[in-house]
Amino acid sequence: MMTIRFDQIKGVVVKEIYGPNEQMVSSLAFHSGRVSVSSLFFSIKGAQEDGHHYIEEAISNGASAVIGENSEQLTRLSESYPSCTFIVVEDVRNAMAHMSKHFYNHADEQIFTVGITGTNGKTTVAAYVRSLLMLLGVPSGSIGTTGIWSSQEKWMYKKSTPTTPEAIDLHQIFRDFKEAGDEAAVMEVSSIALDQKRVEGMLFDIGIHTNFSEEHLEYHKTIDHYKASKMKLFEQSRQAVVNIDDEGMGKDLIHSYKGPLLTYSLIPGSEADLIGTGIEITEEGSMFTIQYRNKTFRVFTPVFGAFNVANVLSAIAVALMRGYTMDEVAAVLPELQGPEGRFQIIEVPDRTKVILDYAHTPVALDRLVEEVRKMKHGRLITMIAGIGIRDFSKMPKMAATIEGRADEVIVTVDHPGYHNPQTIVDQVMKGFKEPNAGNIHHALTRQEGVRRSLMLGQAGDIILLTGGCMNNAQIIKGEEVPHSDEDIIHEHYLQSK
Ligand SMILES: CC(=O)N[C@H]1[C@@H](OP(=O)(O)OP(=O)(O)OC[C@H]2O[C@@H](n3ccc(=O)[nH]c3=O)[C@H](O)[C@@H]2O)O[C@H](CO)[C@@H](O)[C@@H]1O[C@H](C)C(=O)N[C@@H](C)C(=O)N[C@H](CCC(=O)O)C(=O)O
Ligand SMILES: Nc1ncnc2c1ncn2[C@@H]1O[C@H](COP(=O)(O)OP(=O)(O)OP(=O)(O)O)[C@@H](O)[C@H]1O
Repeated sequence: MMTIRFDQIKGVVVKEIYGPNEQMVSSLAFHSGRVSVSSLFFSIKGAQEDGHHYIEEAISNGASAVIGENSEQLTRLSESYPSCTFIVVEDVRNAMAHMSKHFYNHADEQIFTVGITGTNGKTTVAAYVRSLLMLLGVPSGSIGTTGIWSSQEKWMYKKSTPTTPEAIDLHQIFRDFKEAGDEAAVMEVSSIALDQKRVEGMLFDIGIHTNFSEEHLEYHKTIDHYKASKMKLFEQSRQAVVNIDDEGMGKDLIHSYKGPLLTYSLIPGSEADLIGTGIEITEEGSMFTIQYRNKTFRVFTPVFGAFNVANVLSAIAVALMRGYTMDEVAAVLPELQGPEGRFQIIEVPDRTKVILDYAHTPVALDRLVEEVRKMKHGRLITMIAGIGIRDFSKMPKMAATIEGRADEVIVTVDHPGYHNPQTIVDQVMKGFKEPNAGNIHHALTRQEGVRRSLMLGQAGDIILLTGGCMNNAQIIKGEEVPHSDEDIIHEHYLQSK
């Protein structure tokens, strides 16, 4: 419970206020169904619904105050509910972010915050940064697609979004991290979250940019809007870590960013502060040389793929900015832990390897296949998926990216949403020059796709399963249907024993 004087909250610009100036507030909510006694309800005009239509439901569930943008509606309702406070603001999402920060006592300012943006690699970098900080002795939590992890364990939060939580949930998580004794919060910041002002009012200690390519056009509509949304993170970062090799946005950022900056690169002779070269892949991971301030360090870390070496460099930059030396970092790198489902290698019988990887853009798939082909293998069997809830234009590009680079290709569907799975498979198939080739197979569900891929595998093969699920589920007609690739894999190899 907290007493809130609505006209005195930093960052919340009140246009009009009706009813009592202050209220006891027990919780914050943006969904009428999550309102309880004395909640403050934010009515948001969304893509499907207008939250203003749910104000009366929120009040009947106990809301003591409502913040919204529709002055006419709020004025009218204030006459029927005189004990409730109605606050009109210019931008309700902006108000929600600032109010959440206030309600949770600015916990974000009491821990070290690292925000990561980029088309590919956010989840991976978040896991590497959390792991590296922990190995260096900083208890750290992380927030992103693989869930909420405190320094101790994965927390069972009800997620409001796939990747970056809504401001209310986010600030509660910072408060909970703080209470659990964590000193750092490492989080993925999606372009959609930036556009929807979920992190408004925050100042990150470090912002990281991994790379930029076409994605999320179903939301942003234009590539320029997508880019502008991502760039916003760096207006809210005290220091920045940027991939100088990224043609998409890295160069723009380096020119426009005014604060302290560390850049990283995989190109020998690059101008970057940290350069990773001489990558040698072993069965256990990658050995490579880091050049930093005219010194070289040969290091080992258990990650696979050149792009993951780049991701590790970004995590190292964070540790350096936090004051650790390269020698301290190099000493703990052999213990680094990555996220689940990203270049995750599962050893199965007969020297066969199954690799799970959440590559879901043509660029990610291209880099991934290039790296996997460098590993010792018999045949390469690759499953690709069209993601029903994302834009259809990238589906054929996934097919074009894999054609001719795997011995067998299985085309399947991830998260069909409200689409017919056959339409999604057909859309992916458009990208093959020879769609009728004998080594191209289809499966209308991910479950079936994984089974087909495993069945095609023989001793010594690599079976690469790309795409994947969020929250251990497939989104089908608005429902989250439980799904686990790993369960199917274990079942398959148990049965074939
Ligand atoms: C497409 C999109 O931007 N969706 C976001 C948007 O929902 P919306 O515009 O569809 O909302 P709506 O259904 O029209 O409802 C409008 C308002 O009425 C309220 N309402 C609605 C019904 C009701 O009974 N009572 C009620 O109060 C809703 O809570 C909402 O505040 O506004 C909601 C909050 O108000 C967000 O939670 C929601 O994110 C949904 C969960 C989502 O899936 N977002 C995805 C696209 C997303 O954010 N993805 C990114 C990137 C993922 C990646 O890494 O690739 C992420 O950060 O997760
Ligand atoms: N630096 C990188 N450059 C290119 N591809 C990458 C990079 N890092 C990871 N990938 C590829 O992209 C896939 C997705 O990685 P990751 O989950 O870390 O990205 P993400 O940005 O968090 O995506 P999402 O938020 O949608 O999960 C990986 O499985 C890998 O194939």
